[in-house]
Amino acid sequence: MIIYLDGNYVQESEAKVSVFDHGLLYGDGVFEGIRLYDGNIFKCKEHIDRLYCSAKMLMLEIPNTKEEIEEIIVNTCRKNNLTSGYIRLVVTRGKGDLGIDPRKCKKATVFCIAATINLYPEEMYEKGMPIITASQRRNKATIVDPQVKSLNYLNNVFAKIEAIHANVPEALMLTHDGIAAECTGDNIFIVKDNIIYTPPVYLGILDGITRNTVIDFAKELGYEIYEKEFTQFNIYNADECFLTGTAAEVIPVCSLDRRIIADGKCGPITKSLLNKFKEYVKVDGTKI
Ligand SMILES: Cc1ncc(COP(=O)(O)O)c(CNc2cccc(C(=O)O)c2)c1O
Repeated sequence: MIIYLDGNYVQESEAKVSVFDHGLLYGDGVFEGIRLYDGNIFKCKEHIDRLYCSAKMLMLEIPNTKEEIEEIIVNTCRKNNLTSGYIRLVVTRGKGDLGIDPRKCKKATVFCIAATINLYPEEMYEKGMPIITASQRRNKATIVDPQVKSLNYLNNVFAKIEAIHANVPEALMLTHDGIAAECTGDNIFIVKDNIIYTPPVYLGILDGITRNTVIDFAKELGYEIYEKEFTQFNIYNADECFLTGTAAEVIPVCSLDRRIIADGKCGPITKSLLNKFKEYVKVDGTKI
């Protein structure tokens, strides 16, 4: 596998970062996860924009223009002869000393991985995914804002460990006030009486690119959709529930905390949004 690392394309075995890199030592960095569909880097510009927004919060200067980053992504895919898969783009604070002071890191580390992706089983898109509510609450916006796609994913990892212990693929995290926020790697939507709801970003969630794409699709399909707070009660009693994310795409949820949602199958609105999403992913993006 060919990796882009700090201006060079190197073999995976040569792709090494310093043990003094603050991305490793302190999680001081940002990243993006991007999908490649049949030669189309889906929403590439939107992912790059979000990377820069995340970096701005960290006051982390990315040593490339957005255009250069796009070229790096394209070239990394080409050099790996990849037409479909998953791209991981990472920018860390860079090599420093053992102190936390970001000023000691003179230049950010930038690397890009283009690889195949492990997907959820196809049957899960029909039968739905069982999830649980994690005891781990989502970070408040005042405590490492979840809008920053940072290398600080322990909040998500703790919730993922709870999902593993419960033998389910995903876990929902609530806000400190007990309002539904998002899952460890996906945004959440519910449908009730043909109206779609999804938590507002200000609650403290990642401003998901798939989320925003699906919101646009819902409007185009003529559905009523609101960014509105809801609780576990609303999810348990929803007509449909689904998750959105780069890896998950649009995936139905069949149960939360062992409460079967409606008939426990993929609902018609979820299905229509998934079908539209599948058509669209090869269209909108950057062609390699
Ligand atoms: C906390 C969180 N919330 C929502 C999403 C969905 O956002 P996008 O629609 O922009 O992807 C994410 C992103 N989640 C994500 C991204 C890439 C890979 C994987 C994986 O599970 O391997 C997960 C995420 O990490």
